[in-house]
Amino acid sequence: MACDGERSYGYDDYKEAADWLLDHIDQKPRIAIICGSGLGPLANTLEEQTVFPYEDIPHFPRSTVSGHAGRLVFGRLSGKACVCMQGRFHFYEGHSSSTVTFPIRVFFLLGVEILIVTNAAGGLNDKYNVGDIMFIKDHISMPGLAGQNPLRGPNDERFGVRFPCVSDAYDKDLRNLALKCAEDLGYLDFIREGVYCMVGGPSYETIAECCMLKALGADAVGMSTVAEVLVARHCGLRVFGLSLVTNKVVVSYESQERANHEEVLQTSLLRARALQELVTHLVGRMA
Ligand SMILES: O=P(O)(O)O[C@@H]1C[C@H](O)[C@@H](CO)O1
Ligand code: HPA
Repeated sequence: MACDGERSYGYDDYKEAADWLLDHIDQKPRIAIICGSGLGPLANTLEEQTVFPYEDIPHFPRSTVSGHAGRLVFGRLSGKACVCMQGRFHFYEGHSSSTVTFPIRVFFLLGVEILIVTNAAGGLNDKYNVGDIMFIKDHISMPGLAGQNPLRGPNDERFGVRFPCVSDAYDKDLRNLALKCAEDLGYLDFIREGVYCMVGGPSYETIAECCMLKALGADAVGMSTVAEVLVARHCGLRVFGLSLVTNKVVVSYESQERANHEEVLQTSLLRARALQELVTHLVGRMA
């Protein structure tokens, strides 16, 4: 697929995609779930499914990464109308941040109010273990700090204000509810709360970069999520985010460990069940 690094969208594109979907679904979702690498099986558990390959939806981008299917799945999770993205778009694929976040504005126009976003991430925090689930309490955006903010460019007031505040990007009430769910499920041993750092990828970080990210206060590092969260907050969606720690980053020149995508996918599969249970409970307990 050609690199679309410059691609941007206008209101009519989002609206056409949303209207097309509204014509094809029975019930509007209130909750959208973005399934990170290997976490796609969650979408398969939805009841009363209606599935749309991305290529069937007007203006929808295409997914190019292994472990990401490329379908929107509408249906019921714990009785609630949801839409799942089975496969997301990453900046490192060559997509513009406008493409990466295209689905979020479509969800907003569908009437979605809550975004649940998941990802695979490398653990920076010394106390984290592979397989831990980190509830995201805040983020650091390396691309954003360097000027690659998805809200850069003309602001469309129909979505939100020019200068959105993001000190409350990750909803505290949703996080507390998720903690209760984790407690009920007996998961507290592997639940963490921390700061996600987004890097551009696709190369994994050097040892010096990992040491720098740790020093900056990041607990986990990945290549997604932040752009989607910023665009979601801009248009007023409440956000709950979690990272599955799929590997420990390398911070020593003596280490023989090497980050690789196969390990990321394998660990995702190991924890897929627990993640599904957690998100299913969380959705069930949302008001
Ligand atoms: O969509 P996510 O963020 O889960 O994708 C994973 C994590 C990194 O972004 C990338 C490389 O492992 O795949
Ligand atoms: O170590 C990592 N670095 C960046 N992204 C990642 N996604 C999973 N693991 C990693």
